[in-house]
Amino acid sequence: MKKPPFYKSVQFTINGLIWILRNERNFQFHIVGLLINLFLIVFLGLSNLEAALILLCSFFVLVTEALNTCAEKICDYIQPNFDTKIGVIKDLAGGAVLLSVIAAVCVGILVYWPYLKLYFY
Ligand SMILES: Nc1ncnc2c1ncn2[C@@H]1O[C@H](COP(=O)(O)OP(=O)(O)OP(=O)(O)O)[C@@H](O)[C@H]1O
Repeated sequence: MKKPPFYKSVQFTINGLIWILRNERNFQFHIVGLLINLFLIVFLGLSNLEAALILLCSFFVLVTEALNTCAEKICDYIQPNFDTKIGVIKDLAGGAVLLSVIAAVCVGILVYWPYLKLYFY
C-alpha cells in the first residue's frame, strides 16, 4: 500500500482523537481532568517544573486510556463472544489505565498540597 503524505497521516491521527473524544466516556472524564489541571496551573501560578509534571501526568492518563480503548476494540473485533482470555487482556489494559491514574493522583497530591495548605490554613 502506498504511504499517504504526511499531512494525511496527521489528519488520520486527528480523526482518531475526534472519534475517541466523541465516543469514549472515560476519555471525556480525563479531558475534564486535564482542563481542571490547566485552570489550576494558571490560577495557582504553578512553577514551570510543577506545571510540566501535572501536564505530563494528565497526558499520560489520556495515552493509557486511548491504548486501552484500542485494545478493547481489537478484542471486540477478533472475539465478539465471551472468552476468558479476552477478559484477561481487557483487564490488563484497564489495569494500565488504573496505574497511570494512581501515578497522576500521587503527583497531584505532592504538587498541589503546599498550595492547598496556603489556602486553607
Ligand atoms: N469478550 C469478553 N470475554 C470475557 N470478558 C469480557 C469480554 N468483554 C468484556 N469482558 C470483561 O468485562 C470488562 C469490561 O469490558 P468492556 O469491553 O465492557 O470495557 P469497558 O467497560 O468499556 O471498559 P472501560 O471502562 O475501560 O472502557 C473487561 O475488563 C473484562 O473483564
